[in-house]
Amino acid sequence: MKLGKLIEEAGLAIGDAGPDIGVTGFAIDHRKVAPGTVFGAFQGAKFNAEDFIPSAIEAGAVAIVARPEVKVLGALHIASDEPRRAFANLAAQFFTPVPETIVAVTGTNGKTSTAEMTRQIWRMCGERAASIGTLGVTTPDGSVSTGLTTPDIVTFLSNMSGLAREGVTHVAYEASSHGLSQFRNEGLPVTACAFTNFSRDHLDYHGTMEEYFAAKMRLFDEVVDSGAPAIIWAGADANEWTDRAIKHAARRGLEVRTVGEGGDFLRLSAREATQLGQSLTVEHDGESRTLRLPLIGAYQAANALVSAGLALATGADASQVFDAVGRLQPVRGRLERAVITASGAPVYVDYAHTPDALEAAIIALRPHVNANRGGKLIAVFGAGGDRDQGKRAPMGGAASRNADIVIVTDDNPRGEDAASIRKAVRSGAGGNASEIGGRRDAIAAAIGQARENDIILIAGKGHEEGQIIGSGDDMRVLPFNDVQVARECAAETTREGIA
Ligand SMILES: CC(=O)N[C@H]1[C@@H](OP(=O)(O)OP(=O)(O)OC[C@H]2O[C@@H](n3ccc(=O)[nH]c3=O)[C@H](O)[C@@H]2O)O[C@H](CO)[C@@H](O)[C@@H]1O[C@H](C)C(=O)N[C@@H](C)C(=O)N[C@H](CCC(=O)O)C(=O)O
Ligand SMILES: Nc1ncnc2c1ncn2[C@@H]1O[C@H](COP(=O)(O)OP(=O)(O)OP(=O)(O)O)[C@@H](O)[C@H]1O
Ligand SMILES: N[C@H](CCC[C@H](N)C(=O)O)C(=O)O
Ligand SMILES: [Mg+2]
Repeated sequence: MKLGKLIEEAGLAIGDAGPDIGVTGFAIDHRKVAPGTVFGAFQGAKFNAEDFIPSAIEAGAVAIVARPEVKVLGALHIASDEPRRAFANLAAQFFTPVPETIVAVTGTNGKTSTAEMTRQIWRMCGERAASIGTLGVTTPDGSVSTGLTTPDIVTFLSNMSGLAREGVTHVAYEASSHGLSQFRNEGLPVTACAFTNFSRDHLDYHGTMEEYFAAKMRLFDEVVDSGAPAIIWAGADANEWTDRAIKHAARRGLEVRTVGEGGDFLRLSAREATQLGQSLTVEHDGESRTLRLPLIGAYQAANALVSAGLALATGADASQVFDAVGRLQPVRGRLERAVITASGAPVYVDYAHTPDALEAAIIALRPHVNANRGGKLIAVFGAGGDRDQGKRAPMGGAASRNADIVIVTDDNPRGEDAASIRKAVRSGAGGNASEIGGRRDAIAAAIGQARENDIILIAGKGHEEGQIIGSGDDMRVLPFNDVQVARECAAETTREGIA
């Protein structure tokens, strides 16, 4: 493919575009440059890739996308004040074709679940669908992990065109605030988008709630096609950020469709817990329907309905969509029942790692605790290191207020001292909280003390397969999966009981 044509198609004005230069690929890491590559040289949090431009050119880079003031000798300099954006738009012209229906989901909690449920609904409607997010890339044939929620822009775009080549026509992807602010998912036609909710997270990176919100709003302002439908959760838990998101989307001229108890597109008029899930009464297009969702918890109902909204907004048939909601499969690590202890207490694993999510997860389980018979809700969780420190005490508070027994333990300590993280979490917790450092020991203690009518919630790591300890060259990832550990601890408790 010729560079001149890519530059023209991307609408970049750069004078002499070197029309005859052949392009073989794109890279943002100089170690991945091969002859014919376009290299994006960005200033990052840890490295300034502008330092690697000479090495990239030596390795065969034919063009460098970088700030105007950067010196580029021996390759074409595609200068831009926003090199990440320019690079994304250029690369998007190279990685074609792409699936015809692409939707993006943002929000603080519920992105992975919503992207994954949208994929499931499309699939049950007969489409070849995939999702991209924290769980990796999930296709009709299986799932592959990418390591990050929103992969880097080159991986993202090449995955998209790879999926299209495999015949995938529908993709739902998760737009994290990091991904949005670093232009990691740009340049593609996005036919609809969704906003789940907004609350505290990632202030280590964004600094303030306003900045964090502004990063999310790039989805509405720049990523989604103009005039596209925006599905916004307007449920009982909606807050002032929901109103701001609705106004923001409307200002951009998007077709705002709200979903939830206060929704106009899909109105949730009743929700009742059933033995295996919940029954939802939903008004849509003048019709009232009762759906049986085979998943528990208000938050899962919210994600299922936002997903149904996305499927409807992209042309799926209403009866097929509502039928599919009744057949949704659980999302890995989201209120996943790992095991039932020997004493009869179910153990749930959930990815809650913000104060709001922790509260939502505990509230989801509360109706299933047999309080009449003295049942208690035992929550085991911690907070990740090298992430927003200000969310730790509020997480302790949310757990203490909503659970009966709280055991504060380690999550992924990363480069921080695990005991200090636990201390910060405990500073917000009340008298029902205690502390057990090792995550396996904490899980074992919860399982050991649980009685017949109790429920255990292990929160924070969900589907994760490892525990990250240390950072930089000292970083180690120890194999650790909450579901598996819970099963092992339950089996050990049973054996001890028999012995
Ligand atoms: C803070 C953050 O988001 N960092 C990500 C970002 O880093 P950065 O742009 O600051 O990059 P950097 O490491 O300083 O390097 C700058 C540039 O030099 C290049 N480089 C670097 C070294 C070298 O030898 N050669 C070279 O060319 C890099 O490719 C990069 O383009 O871009 C890198 C390349 O894509 C990512 O690996 C890195 O993710 C780090 C590891 C990370 O932990 N990110 C987390 C916080 C994250 O993004 N999480 C969200 C989830 C949030 C949620 O779900 O709510 C996500 O979307 O996954
Ligand atoms: N709609 C929701 N409202 C409140 N809490 C939710 C909602 N959906 C999910 N959660 C909570 O957040 C956790 C993570 O859910 P999910 O992985 O779908 O969110 P995410 O936005 O993708 O998270 P991340 O930011 O880590 O990528 C769940 O395990 C649950 O505890
Ligand atoms: N996407 C989130 C995941 C947090 C999961 C939790 N286990 C932790 O390590 O903090 C983040 O990178 O902040
Ligand atoms: Mg996610």
